[in-house]
Amino acid sequence: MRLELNQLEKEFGDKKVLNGLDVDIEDHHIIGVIGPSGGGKSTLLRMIAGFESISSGQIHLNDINVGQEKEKLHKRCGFVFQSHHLFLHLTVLENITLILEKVHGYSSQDAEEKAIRLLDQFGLKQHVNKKPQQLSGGQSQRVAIIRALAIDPDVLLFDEPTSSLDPVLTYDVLETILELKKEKKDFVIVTHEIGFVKEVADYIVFIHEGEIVEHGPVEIVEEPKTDQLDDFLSKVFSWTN
Ligand SMILES: Nc1ncnc2c1ncn2[C@@H]1O[C@H](COP(=O)(O)OP(=O)(O)OP(=O)(O)O)[C@@H](O)[C@H]1O
Repeated sequence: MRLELNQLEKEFGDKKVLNGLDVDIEDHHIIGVIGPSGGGKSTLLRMIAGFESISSGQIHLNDINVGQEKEKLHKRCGFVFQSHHLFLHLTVLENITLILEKVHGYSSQDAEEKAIRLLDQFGLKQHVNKKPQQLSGGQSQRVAIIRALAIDPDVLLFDEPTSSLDPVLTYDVLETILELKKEKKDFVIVTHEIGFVKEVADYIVFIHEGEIVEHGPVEIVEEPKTDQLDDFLSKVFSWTN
C-alpha cells in the first residue's frame, strides 16, 4: 500500500492534536502506529478513514485523496474500531450481508455465500444466526473484522481492535489479524500491543505529542534513535517482561 501524509494537521477547537505530519510510505503491507496515550494515533487513523475532518494538509491512501474522495474511500477500505459497532438487531450473518447487498451490489444469495465462507474460514460458522449480544467480546470483534474483510478492501484500518478485551479474547483477535497477514492483506493498525505489532507490522510510525517522531521498517523498535521512542518502549516492556 501507499500512505502519504503531507503537512497534516488536526485541531479540535484551539487545541492542535496533530502537528504537521509528513510521511510517504510505499510498498509496505502492514503499518503499525504506536505511541503514548493521547499522542494522536486514533485521531490520525480516523482521519485516514475519512471519519474525522482534515484541518489542513493532505492524506493519500493508495490512489485515493482522502479529503476529497470519501465515497471511493469507503467502498475500498474496511474499518475495525475499538468496539465492534455491530448492529444489535441483526444476526451475525445479516451484519455481514447488509453492507455487501446495500453498498456493494451483491445479490442476497451471493452475499450470504460469501459471508458464510468467511465465517467458516475464521471458525465462526456456528454463530451465523446469533445476535451480537449472544457472542463474546472477542467473537464480536472477529465478526467485525470479517465484515470489514467481506468487501475485499484494498486496505483495512484497525483502531485498537483489542482494547476492550481480556487477554484470552485479545489473543483470539490477534490470531485473526495474523491470519490476514498470511493472506497478504494490507492494513494500518493502531495498537498498544507492542509485542504483537513487532510481529505483524513491516513498517512502524511512532507518534508522540502530535508529531511523527520516528518512522521506518519494523526494526526501528529494536534500535530506537530518539529518546522518546526509547523511553516509550522501555516503559511498555518494563510491564510486559
Ligand atoms: N473529538 C475530540 N474533541 C476534542 N479533543 C479530542 C477529540 N478526539 C480526540 N481528542 C484529543 O486529541 C488528543 C489525541 O487523542 P487520540 O485519541 O487521537 O490519542 P491516542 O494516541 O489514540 O490515545 P490513546 O492511545 O489513549 O487512545 C487527546 O488529547 C484527545 O483528548
